[in-house]
Amino acid sequence: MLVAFSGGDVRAAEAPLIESGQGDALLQRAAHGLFGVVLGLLREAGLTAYGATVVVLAGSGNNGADALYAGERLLRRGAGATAVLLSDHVHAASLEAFRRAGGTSVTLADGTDPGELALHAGHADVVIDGIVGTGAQGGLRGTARAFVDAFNTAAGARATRSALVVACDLPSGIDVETGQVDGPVLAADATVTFGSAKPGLLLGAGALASGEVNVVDIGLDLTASTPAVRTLLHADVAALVRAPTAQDQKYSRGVLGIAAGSSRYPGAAALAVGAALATGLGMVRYLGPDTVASLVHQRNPEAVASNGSVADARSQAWVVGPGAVDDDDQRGRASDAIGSGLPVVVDAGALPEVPDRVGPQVILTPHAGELSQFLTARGVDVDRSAIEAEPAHFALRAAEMTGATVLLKGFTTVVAAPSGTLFAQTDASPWLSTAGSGDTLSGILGALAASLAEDTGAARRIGVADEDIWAAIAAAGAAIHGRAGRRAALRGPILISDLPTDIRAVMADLYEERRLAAAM
Ligand SMILES: NC(=O)C1=CN([C@@H]2O[C@H](COP(=O)(O)OP(=O)(O)OC[C@H]3O[C@@H](n4cnc5c(N)ncnc54)[C@H](O)[C@@H]3O)[C@@H](O)[C@H]2O)[C@@H](O)CC1
Ligand SMILES: [K+]
Repeated sequence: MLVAFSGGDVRAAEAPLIESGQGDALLQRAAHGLFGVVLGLLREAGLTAYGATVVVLAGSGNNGADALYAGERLLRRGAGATAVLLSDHVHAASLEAFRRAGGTSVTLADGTDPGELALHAGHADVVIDGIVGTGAQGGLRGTARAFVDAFNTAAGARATRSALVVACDLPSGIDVETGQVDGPVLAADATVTFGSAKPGLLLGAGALASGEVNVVDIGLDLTASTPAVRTLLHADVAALVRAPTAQDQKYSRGVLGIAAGSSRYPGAAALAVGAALATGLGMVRYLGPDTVASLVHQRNPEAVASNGSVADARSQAWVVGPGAVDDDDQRGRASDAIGSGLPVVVDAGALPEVPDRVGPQVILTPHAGELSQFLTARGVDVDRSAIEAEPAHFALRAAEMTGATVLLKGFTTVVAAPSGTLFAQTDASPWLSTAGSGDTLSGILGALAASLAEDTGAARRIGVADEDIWAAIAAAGAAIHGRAGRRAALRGPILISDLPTDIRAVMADLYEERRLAAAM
């Protein structure tokens, strides 16, 4: 699991070490970790340090010092390195070490056109961003801002530029706590972060700007602090999902009830049912209009369908709401399922049925517009764009207000538990933003909830508190959905009705990962 502590907590953990005279040792450990990741990236690009061209961007703080010491190590391995100093007061000892190793430096004075330097940096093999780290205050200013603007213009977008950008601790320009970007940002191919990840690397625009996140252990003790954000990795999702055993039968593997679809939106039901079956469970019981049931059956004859009530359809978990619009029977089923005490995934049309207080086993899956309506109906007047700017804040707010687990959809999906625990998953492909995508996410979440509903060891397997298991399940569902989307996108624009093929492949990968972990 990728665990992020707030910048303040990381700095507090550094403080006693710095006071006891270990400040320089910390910088050296950070620099060494950064150097190691750069070496690996060069190797992946078919290069070696020997002969590589490196540009170090150094601001006035310790972030610049880390980058310069990493540059010193690359110089000693035969790289050619130039430092662009974005302040008159760069950390003296690291700059001295960089120069002694053969590095050259140039100071970008305030008011000088950075265009030529930016062009030079754009042609380097590697650019190390040591402009600002956890000491950043607000959006980039002064020469830092001018340089990043010029670099983005000269080098082009991340996907098209030739230089590899490696962020030291965090990409300069993002807010360390929220990931919000105010002004230019130097988007990285990889970020090497020290002590632990920071929330801004996992949330919103910051997650997009961070590339692959590598955490370097520099010996900080963070055991007294509470993680601010967590991200489930492949191995965590593999440890969580439940594989059938020889003792299982269809009822013990999990039965999921799905009250989705309506005569207006019949397809949503078929998509949710298909995705649930592909995720793997004992049985899906579909409840809804006969015409919709027959569509479900055309695609998935294994689903058991009726137009009866929630009470008569024994299940371990429920999905309610996808495509369930203007249909009083579906509304009633949603309300009954939410009131049943069983885990229930509440999407779209069923969100208005959520009472004031529920338990964490009720998983709400709004997008920003739906969360805005949901919160406004509860007296919190907030529009869609405000939620998009601060998704973690508003997801937590909704979870704390209602007691539900709240999964807020977006490129980064955030999941808030009513306990305050927060997950962020950035597994998705932008190709997934297409009609019907949310219906398949509901199906995946429902299948996980049904198959894990009675698994008392699930929370322990991935190291979360029992009370946060529903949030972890929701985060795992988002991860599976996102990975399936990425896989599907390799074949071109995604047809959501095809997604079950990719969901099954992702589940197969997860079970293989689990088998390998068990064999170790
Ligand atoms: N404290 C330590 O001993 C350690 C620090 N480490 C590194 O040090 C970093 C933190 O160092 P600092 O506290 O010195 O702070 P930073 O290096 O993050 O930056 C602070 C400096 O940047 C300037 N600045 C702040 N906001 C700016 C903005 N918006 N635009 C332009 N310039 C801005 C300020 O003038 C300030 O001097 C971490 O991110 C990490 O890279 C690590 O090496 C681990 C050990
Ligand atoms: K940085």
